Amino acid sequence: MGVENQTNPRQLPPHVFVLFGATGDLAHRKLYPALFQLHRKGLLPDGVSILGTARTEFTHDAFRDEVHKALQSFVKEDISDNDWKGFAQRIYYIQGNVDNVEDFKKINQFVRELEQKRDHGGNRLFYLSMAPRFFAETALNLKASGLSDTKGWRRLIIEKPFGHDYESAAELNDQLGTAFEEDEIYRIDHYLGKEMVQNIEVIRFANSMFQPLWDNRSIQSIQITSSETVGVEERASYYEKSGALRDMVQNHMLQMVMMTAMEPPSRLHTEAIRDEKVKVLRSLRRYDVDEVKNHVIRGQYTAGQMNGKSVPGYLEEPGVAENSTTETFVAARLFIDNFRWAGVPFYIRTGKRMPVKSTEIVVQFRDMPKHLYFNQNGQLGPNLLVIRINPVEGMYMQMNVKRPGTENVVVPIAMEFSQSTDKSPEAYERLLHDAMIGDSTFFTRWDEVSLAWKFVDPIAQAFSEDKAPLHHYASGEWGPQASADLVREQGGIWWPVYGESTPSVETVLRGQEASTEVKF
Ligand SMILES: NC(=O)C1=CN([C@@H]2O[C@H](COP(=O)(O)OP(=O)(O)OC[C@H]3O[C@@H](n4cnc5c(N)ncnc54)[C@H](OP(=O)(O)O)[C@@H]3O)[C@@H](O)[C@H]2O)C=CC1
Ligand SMILES: O=C1O[C@H](COP(=O)(O)O)[C@@H](O)[C@H](O)[C@H]1O
Repeated sequence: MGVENQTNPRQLPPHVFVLFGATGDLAHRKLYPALFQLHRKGLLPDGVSILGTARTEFTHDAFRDEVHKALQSFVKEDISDNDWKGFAQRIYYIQGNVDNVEDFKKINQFVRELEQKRDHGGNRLFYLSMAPRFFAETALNLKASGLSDTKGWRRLIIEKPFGHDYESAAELNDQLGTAFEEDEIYRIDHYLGKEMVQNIEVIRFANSMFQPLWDNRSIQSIQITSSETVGVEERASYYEKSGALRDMVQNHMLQMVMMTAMEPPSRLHTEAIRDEKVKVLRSLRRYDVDEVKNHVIRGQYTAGQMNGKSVPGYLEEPGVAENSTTETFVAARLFIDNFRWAGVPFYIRTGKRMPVKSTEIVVQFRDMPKHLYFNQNGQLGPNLLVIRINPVEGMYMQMNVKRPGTENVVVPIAMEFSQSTDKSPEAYERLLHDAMIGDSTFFTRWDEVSLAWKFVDPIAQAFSEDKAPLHHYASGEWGPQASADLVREQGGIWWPVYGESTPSVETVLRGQEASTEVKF
């Protein structure tokens, strides 16, 4: 907190940041590193204090030591003494149980004392980083104790999952609504904090060449993959109830669909953008329980090999029920029934224990009306626009050109742009920053969440009533065969994602020409 910081015009507004669940995993791995980066970049003025709370007893100093250890484990760069000392001066801890309104009063008293010592502008930002069963109770106790009565602004950041289905989400929303207004509630979807997810809109709306192409006249299909190599790890108690459908599809995958399919907003205004996103969900075709099996594939990983190492199947993981039918993989074919997208399949797939960790969006353009040119296999690959979200950030356009020195042999080349991920702030850093300045563009509005549940609920019902078969796939594979078949029904394939080396497609469409990439 040097003089230099106090004069930084980009500084965030002063406030007390109250973190519920301060001893938890998310706080250690993501939130302290994100807060620290905001501090290190000089974005936090002196009037930002961080107050952690949970049931575990800590003195302020013992808690600061905990945070320091978390930073040492999870911040990529070296932490200088100076940066740490400045950051530590912001940190406090008060023990409390969210069941107990008296503990909230204790926290309120402490916050008031802090506010007397430093100018926090009377602003309070509450972050609920705890199990969802505590969300409603915490919000209600914030109100009952007076902790959420502020002289300045107050905001509530709430972690996922937001409900288990539409009904529970609506109930939670009503409960939160008794203590906070909709514009004070910041529902986190960390995919919206990713650099390249935010870039989708810029790529689409700042490049005139895409504008006339972005519809069913020019686009054949869109594929969105988010694959992970990890299994369920230590999270079975949560994952058994959620599965990949609720864990990834209801939120992150649908958010990427919305960003890809939305109409341009009239202006770059939070609600204008969210309005356009929500319209996509309104046009998203909902499947009846009996239709689900035709468009949605679920899978569960079995034992297999990952990077040459044997790994157990889902049923052997700690905490998983003996005959669990929880899906660890979902692929689906979606349709957005509006003028722009009528007839264009949006394929999504997400799963654990897949060969590589990768998140990508592939826009496949329509075939030429007639083929005049062919590659050496007598084919002509389509043009693709690939937006790479993770682990590399960038995009490439796949085009066809004549192979130099041949008469008319066509080869695919990739015009590629990639950026250093080191320069991109982590999703949580960006989202905390936005919540602090009061920009909720990249947080989810209630109507988005509710429509996403209404789409997911019949699928979840079909799964629980066994109306869609549970396929199995060996760890290290790209999900069950049924996923490939789903895309093949319309003559397609899953395009290979970054890091994948499947000779079949790479050879046909990128092959040796990968070295012909045009950098720009
Ligand atoms: N961890 C992750 O990678 C991710 C987590 N999330 C979401 O973030 C939230 C937090 O997850 P995570 O950090 O993993 O959870 P943890 O179980 O690790 O942490 C839960 C926190 O809540 C506190 N807590 C539990 N019961 C009470 C209580 N009665 N009163 C006060 N504090 C209590 C715990 O501390 P104590 O025991 O000291 O009270 C702990 O600090 C969840 O909503 C999760 O879904 C979302 C994406 C990823
Ligand atoms: O929200 C979640 O996301 C992660 C994947 O996030 P990523 O940023 O690493 O792609 C997933 O592992 C987890 O199960 C889910 O809860």
